[in-house]
Amino acid sequence: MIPLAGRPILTAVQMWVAEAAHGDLAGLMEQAGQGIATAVRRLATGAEVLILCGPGNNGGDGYVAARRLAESGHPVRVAASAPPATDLARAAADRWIGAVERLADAAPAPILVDSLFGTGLSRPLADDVAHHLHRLAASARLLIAVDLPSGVATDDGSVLTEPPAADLTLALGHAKPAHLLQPAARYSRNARIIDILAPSGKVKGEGSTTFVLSTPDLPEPGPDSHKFTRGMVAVVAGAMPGASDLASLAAMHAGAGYVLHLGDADGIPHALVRKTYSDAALDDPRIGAVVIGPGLGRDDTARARLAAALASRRPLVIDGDALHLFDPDASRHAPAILTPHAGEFKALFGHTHSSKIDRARAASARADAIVIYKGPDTVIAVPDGRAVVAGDASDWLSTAGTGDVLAGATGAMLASGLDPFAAACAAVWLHGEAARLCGRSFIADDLAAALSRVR
Ligand SMILES: NC(=O)C1=CN([C@@H]2O[C@H](COP(=O)(O)OP(=O)(O)OC[C@H]3O[C@@H](n4cnc5c(N)ncnc54)[C@H](O)[C@@H]3O)[C@@H](O)[C@H]2O)[C@H](O)CC1
Ligand SMILES: [K+]
Repeated sequence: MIPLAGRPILTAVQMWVAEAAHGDLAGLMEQAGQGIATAVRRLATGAEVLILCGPGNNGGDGYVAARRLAESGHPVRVAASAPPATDLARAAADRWIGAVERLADAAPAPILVDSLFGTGLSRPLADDVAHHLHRLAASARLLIAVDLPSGVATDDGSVLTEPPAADLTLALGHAKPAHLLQPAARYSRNARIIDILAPSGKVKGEGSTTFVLSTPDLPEPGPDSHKFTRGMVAVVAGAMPGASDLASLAAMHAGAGYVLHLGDADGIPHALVRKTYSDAALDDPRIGAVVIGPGLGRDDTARARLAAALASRRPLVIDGDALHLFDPDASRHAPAILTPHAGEFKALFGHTHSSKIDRARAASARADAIVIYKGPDTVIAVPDGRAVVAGDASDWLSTAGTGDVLAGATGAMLASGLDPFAAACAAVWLHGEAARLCGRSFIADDLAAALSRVR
């Protein structure tokens, strides 16, 4: 079982292409079933397993897993929602020599394996199937979903029928968008990959341009470092100074060598260099990133400061209020990272019915900027089509100021010398890890300070 971090994310069609390229579909199903059986046996510690099999190849995986468990002497029963309907599933079901119970008649077992539907789900579950899935899950000690929890849509993270939340999700071959995108992702807790494609040596990343966020390589100071080699960040303040203060604090705690706060000249902490705002201050060639937007306001002063930041030709992090004043179709002279949450994203780019990954990608191409589309499932997209998805964010990040902290951390990473895409990914990772360190009911100030501990 492999953690998702750093792994490619494939859609249902991309998985289908990868399977076809592999060629030996029955072999893949056998490997999938064997992998499921191994994981289930390890977790079941001898307890009885009930495997729910659907009509497609997800069900086929379940029949193989049942056979493998039985062969190893593990107590296992099978219940089916419908007879097998594909050649592969039929062949797998034929080799299961035990009884097949009707889903409606099945008695609970402590370990429940959901092998009803995977990437082929095309409509909501029938009411009785959903009812019995929930009934059996309610009595189980452990629910393991095969590939995906039955009821979620593979590609866009939508939920067709609410499944019971799995304790472990065994993603076959590769991660799918539904393992990371909300609302689907909340039902596939603890997703792990069973690597059925790579061992053949025939198929590897399948050409995917979408990956799960992984631990970044962060630049470390050396004996020759000084404050400007660590990166200089200018934070432009505005109508609400608290937000830009948070961004400045975050930039410092994320590792910037010098943070210049352009707002009022007085305030703490002492390590923060505060100067009264002037357009000319942005022309300092040592500035590696300008952060603009947190607390900027949306008045004429704010508009003028954004225009000056854009004219400065410094790399930009554009957040908060600045996103409301920003024209995504205007040309720019320097790289920019936009950090919209859902509301800001919609105001800037409108809404289409494609997945959050595809919407972030399209927005990035349109604005010719890196887009960090924030949320419980943050997507980072670059104009060249690559995207990275960060799943599993702490729900406690839903508090005021956490976005300002991300903007500051992004400024620090951008000024540190990382390329802009790596900087955006590093900032999202730092922010997520800081939230994990903070635990529960933290405030944005704690989050900014925790960035130091993550580093
Ligand atoms: N990725 C791989 O390399 C491998 C994946 N495997 C497994 O195969 C499934 C995908 O199989 P598929 O047959 O395409 O789809 P499903 O089993 O998810 O189900 C499709 C099946 O069900 C019908 N259907 C769709 N929605 C509903 C519904 N709401 N109610 C009733 N019936 C429905 C549809 O018409 C089909 O007949 C993948 O997830 C993996 O688990 C391979 O086993 C190994 C290689
Ligand atoms: K399933």
